[in-house]
Amino acid sequence: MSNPLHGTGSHSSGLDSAGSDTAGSDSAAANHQEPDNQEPDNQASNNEASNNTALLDRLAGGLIVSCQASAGHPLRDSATMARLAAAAEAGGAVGIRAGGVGGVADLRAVRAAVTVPLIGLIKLDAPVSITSTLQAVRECAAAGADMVAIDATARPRLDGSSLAEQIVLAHRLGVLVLADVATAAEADAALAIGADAVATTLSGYTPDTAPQGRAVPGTAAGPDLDLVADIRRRQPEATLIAEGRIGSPDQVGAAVAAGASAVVVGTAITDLTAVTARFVAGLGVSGMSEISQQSQ
Ligand SMILES: CC(=O)N[C@H](C=O)[C@@H](O)[C@H](O)[C@H](O)COP(=O)(O)O
Repeated sequence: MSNPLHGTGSHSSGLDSAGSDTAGSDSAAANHQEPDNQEPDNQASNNEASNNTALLDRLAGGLIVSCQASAGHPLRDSATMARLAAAAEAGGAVGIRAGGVGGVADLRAVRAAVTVPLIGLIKLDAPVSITSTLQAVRECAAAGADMVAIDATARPRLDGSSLAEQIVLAHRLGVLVLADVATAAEADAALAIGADAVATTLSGYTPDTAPQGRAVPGTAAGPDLDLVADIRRRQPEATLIAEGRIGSPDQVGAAVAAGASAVVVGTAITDLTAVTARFVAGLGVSGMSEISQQSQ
């Protein structure tokens, strides 16, 4: 099934084809004041640690809904993403993942629409797409994300920065880091340099892990629960988020059973085009089975 709403497609930093959707992201970042790079005192450091723990606790055991739409999708505008997010919160989501190609405009709209923690990302026009520059980290923080999702695969980034530098910057800006990984080794590496949580987001979307070596959003069959279990075995204490191609409540439960601390679902909830296509496909299947039952 194609996945236009949550695809990795080609998009520029915080600017999708709608243009106005992300207007102002640069100025938002420019206006943002970064704190001095000083050692925090012990009290401040303790407060920060307990805030971080509180945020991770709010996500623990819950469902996080990804509200994103790619350029050209019928739902592609920031106000729509905000309504999807509010609807998801009303349904029991403990967090929202948003931004993507809608960038800062989506993040601001969603931030204003929900009270649950916001995991922000900005998709850049590059193979390493998810918040893979220092500027994108700044923009997510300035737009109100509580946690920033960052591509944590071992691939070069557009601005030449490292994941470690991005983590340091995010923490200076007061946001946690969710490392989006494709392998257990990447999860180990990201946690070792200070990522606050890891997600299996990129399994199936990197040259090493994609079927036939190609990253084609939405085309791999199902969630990579083996990866969830593998990371959990290696990282018993980590906040581990299962994400990617989770398509049913049963699969949510299976992800938790495999060791996930929380589960992200996007396409299966918020991509009405993909959801409709699944039901349309069901017409053919049930039609066939009814016909075959009648003929027996
Ligand atoms: C690979 C990539 O770029 N994933 C993106 C990350 O934010 C989104 O396109 C996904 O929709 C999201 O990860 C949720 O996954 P799913 O839509 O399969 O439930």
